[in-house]
Amino acid sequence: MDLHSIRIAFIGGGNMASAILGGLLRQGLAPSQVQVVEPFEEARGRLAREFGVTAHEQAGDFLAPAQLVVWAVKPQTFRAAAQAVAAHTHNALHLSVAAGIRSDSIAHWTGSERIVRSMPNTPALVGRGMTALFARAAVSAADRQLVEQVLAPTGATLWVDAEQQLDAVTALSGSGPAYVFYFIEAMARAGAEMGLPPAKALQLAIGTFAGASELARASSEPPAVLRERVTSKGGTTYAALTSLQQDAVADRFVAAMHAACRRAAELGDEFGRD
Ligand SMILES: NC(=O)C1=CN([C@@H]2O[C@H](COP(=O)(O)OP(=O)(O)OC[C@H]3O[C@@H](n4cnc5c(N)ncnc54)[C@H](O)[C@@H]3O)[C@@H](O)[C@H]2O)C=CC1
Ligand SMILES: O=C(O)[C@@H]1CCC=N1
Repeated sequence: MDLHSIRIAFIGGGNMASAILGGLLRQGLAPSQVQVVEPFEEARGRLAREFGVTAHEQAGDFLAPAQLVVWAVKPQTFRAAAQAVAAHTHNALHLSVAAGIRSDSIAHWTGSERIVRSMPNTPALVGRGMTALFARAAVSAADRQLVEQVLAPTGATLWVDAEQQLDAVTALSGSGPAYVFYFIEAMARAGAEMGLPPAKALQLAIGTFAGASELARASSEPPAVLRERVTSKGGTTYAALTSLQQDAVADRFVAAMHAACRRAAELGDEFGRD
């Protein structure tokens, strides 16, 4: 399948759909190659204005030519959306971004085995996302390549071999941007409490995350070594890290991520096939 002639349908036209769709259009895909099903009028208007694509209130036969169907609805609405869409799609490759919803459920609802499940994250909106992918056995090498091509403008992709690993991915990189924002908020709050103008404290917090991430990416050293380099014996960082350790913040953080992973599995049970 060639990206420049492919027909793509998006089921759901919110945040994640917009990140992927925006990237596709930047790669030269024509808006006429894309159809979107999006029940909310306001969202349909935004899709038309921002991307020039046609968004429909409901599924219909306009979906029949789609060779790739991108599922970008909430886990809670996946089943109902799939039941409305399935009769109109034929021989399509299905790509889901929904948290928790297992490929068994998607196969059951769509009647197709060509399913790739993915877990992106919101930095996809600025082309710096991390997306993990899982393919069912019926997905060909060409299908995998197409999915990689579709997601390339949103950032980096990696494949996992076991579908269950996507729950861990969801807890790590899927939800991860929220943890980073949480820390940015805390650092900026502390900066303001210590006397900095709030806007400057925020600028310093964001810049520190961006710089430290870039350093970790560029360095051949593991993060623990980079951390030690910042930490002079008896110095300021030492004082902060000792306080974090006394409060077992790392352990609490790991426990929080386990909660996210458990929730991903629960979503699969709660909103999965029947
Ligand atoms: N926001 C995030 O950080 C991430 C979200 N995800 C997953 O992406 C999926 C979509 O999330 P967002 O884009 O953030 O949500 P969103 O709420 O921005 O978009 C979902 C869209 O689906 C539409 N919709 C509702 N019912 C529908 C139906 N029956 N048929 C078609 N469209 C329908 C809604 O109107 C909405 O515009 C979720 O399953 C979520 O788990 C995955 C990774 C990260
Ligand atoms: O919070 C959620 O359920 C979704 C999945 C990963 C990020 N947001």
